[in-house]
Amino acid sequence: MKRQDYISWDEYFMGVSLLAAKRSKDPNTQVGACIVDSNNVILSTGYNGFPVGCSDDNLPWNRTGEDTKYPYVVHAELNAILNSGGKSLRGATIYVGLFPCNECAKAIIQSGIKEVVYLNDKYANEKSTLASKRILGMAGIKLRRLTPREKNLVLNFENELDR
Ligand SMILES: O=c1[nH]c(=O)n([C@H]2C[C@H](O)[C@@H](COP(=O)(O)O)O2)cc1CO
Ligand SMILES: [Zn+2]
Repeated sequence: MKRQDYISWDEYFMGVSLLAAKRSKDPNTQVGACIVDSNNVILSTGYNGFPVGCSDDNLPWNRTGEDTKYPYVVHAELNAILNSGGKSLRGATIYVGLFPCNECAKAIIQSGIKEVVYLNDKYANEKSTLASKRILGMAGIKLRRLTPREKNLVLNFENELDR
């Protein structure tokens, strides 16, 4: 009989997005994204970080004050779209830890992505999130908040070692 405790597609792709987020250097919010086609093939991934060639050590990670991260950081969703290397994203689904902002929503719509699956909506009351929901709704993009069956998905490297 086949294994019964395998993970669902939703858990797999959101898991990949959460794993990508582990690469983020942002001390406050780590976001990951995973773009998948209608055949459940991963097309691209991304996480929030500074542009290529712009050192994590020479730009600020501050949220407030004179010099903040906000003008410099590339959002996870945009990075995933840009990382897709020219592949068509028409009809694809994007899995993201955090609900996309309005700037990412514009890129999502223009790239032809048709569904956004997310976990966290902690900035639901921000103008950027309200604007995002407005245009995503107008563009007919499906929005789905994932309620995972399992709270934890553990990756155990040690179990894979030959001993
Ligand atoms: O959709 C998003 N995708 C995304 O990658 N981000 C990134 C930008 C910042 O690095 C971080 C948000 O930082 P903070 O929560 O400290 O304001 O998350 C932020 C949003 C906003 O919703
Ligand atoms: Zn964004």
